[in-house]
Amino acid sequence: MSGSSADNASSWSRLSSLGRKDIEAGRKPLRMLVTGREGQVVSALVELGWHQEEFEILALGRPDLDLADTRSIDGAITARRPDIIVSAAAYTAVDQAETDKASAHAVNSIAPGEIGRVASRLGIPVIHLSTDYVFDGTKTSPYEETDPTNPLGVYGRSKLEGEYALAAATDDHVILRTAWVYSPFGRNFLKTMLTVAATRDHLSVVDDQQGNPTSALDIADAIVTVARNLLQERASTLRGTFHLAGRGAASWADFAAGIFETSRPMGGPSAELARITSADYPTAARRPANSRLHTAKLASVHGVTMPDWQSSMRTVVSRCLPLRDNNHQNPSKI
Ligand SMILES: NC(=O)C1=CN([C@@H]2O[C@H](COP(=O)(O)OP(=O)(O)OC[C@H]3O[C@@H](n4cnc5c(N)ncnc54)[C@H](OP(=O)(O)O)[C@@H]3O)[C@@H](O)[C@H]2O)C=CC1
Ligand SMILES: Cc1cn([C@H]2C[C@H](O)[C@@H](COP(=O)(O)OP(=O)(O)O[C@H]3O[C@@H](C)C(=O)[C@@H](O)[C@H]3O)O2)c(=O)[nH]c1=O
Ligand SMILES: [Mg+2]
Repeated sequence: MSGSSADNASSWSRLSSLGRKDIEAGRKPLRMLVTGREGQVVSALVELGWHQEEFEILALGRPDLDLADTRSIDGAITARRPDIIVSAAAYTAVDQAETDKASAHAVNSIAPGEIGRVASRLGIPVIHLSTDYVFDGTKTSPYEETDPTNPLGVYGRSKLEGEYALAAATDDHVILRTAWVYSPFGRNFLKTMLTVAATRDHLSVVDDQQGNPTSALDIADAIVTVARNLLQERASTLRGTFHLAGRGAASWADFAAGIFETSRPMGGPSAELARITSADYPTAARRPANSRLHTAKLASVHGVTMPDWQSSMRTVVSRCLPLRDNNHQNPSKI
């Protein structure tokens, strides 16, 4: 697909045939511009766009919109003038960010400020995705929105700076801090577990980091609800920072165990799990021991409640099976 294909108006209608019907009936769907092309959250929103008529989704990524290039951000948004922007793209390689600070900073810290400036000039609300990794993990209960931040690594720090930059540029924003995102799309822990288990009988996974596995499919539903609220009401109480995460906590080892328990009876890959400590699994970036998020504010203000992580995980595992050819090396095991 040529990069300029997203540059014409047909990109909007191609993503939502139902939206076209609305246009013909004189009811125009609301136009949601989402940053990124192949990412998990953007893909989930594009898929959702196929099944509802309220929003028409435009996924806009490189080269049409390059977050590392502030001029391209201004040009891309100004040319399309959407009703709402979802800032879903980011530099998400947590370990790589430790040695690629400049890229993480450009994409995660600078770009959200530029998106906010352009959106403010055009009067467009922004929903921005951020992360549980803004916290250091020393709290022993779930983190609330007002808790002090203290990122342990470059990725978390760069995302926190992005929150500040967006908030400084526009009041008309919602920052959704989410966590441990998985989906049938892109790269994520769930797909890694299935892929590795297709070729290995034993797997070691850390058991001393607690968080909330969150399905990008559920995030997309939540974003649509928040977008609807922002476009209906200007109230400042609807704006600000909110935590959005799957219900229930898990360690990465618990998450892996759940994935294998679901996959095995479906005839999918599974492996024997060794529960290890972070010290036994050295990584470039430190990760919080506890990054569970308290989500009551989003429920009370926006009416968003999330399913428990186990039920959403089962949906995603079943969608990932059988593994695609390029996802496994040993087809006889699945
Ligand atoms: N993944 C996770 O576990 C978590 C993610 N988050 C946050 O949620 C949001 C969505 O994450 P997720 O969907 O998982 O992300 P992914 O890693 O799946 O996708 C990242 C997206 O960012 C795009 N992107 C990266 N660099 C640029 C750039 N320079 N210009 C334009 N687009 C770029 C990628 O583009 P392309 O499509 O071209 O590859 C891709 O679409 C992010 O803000 C992330 O920080 C928060 C908590 C957990
Ligand atoms: C693949 C693998 C990972 N691990 C550990 C490493 C790490 O501590 C943990 C998770 O590893 P991952 O690299 O998949 O996940 P990680 O990159 O830490 O995921 C994070 O991504 C960013 C974008 C976020 O915003 C966070 O919310 C979080 O989802 O599991 C094992 O113990 N065994 C394994 O086989
Ligand atoms: Mg990772």
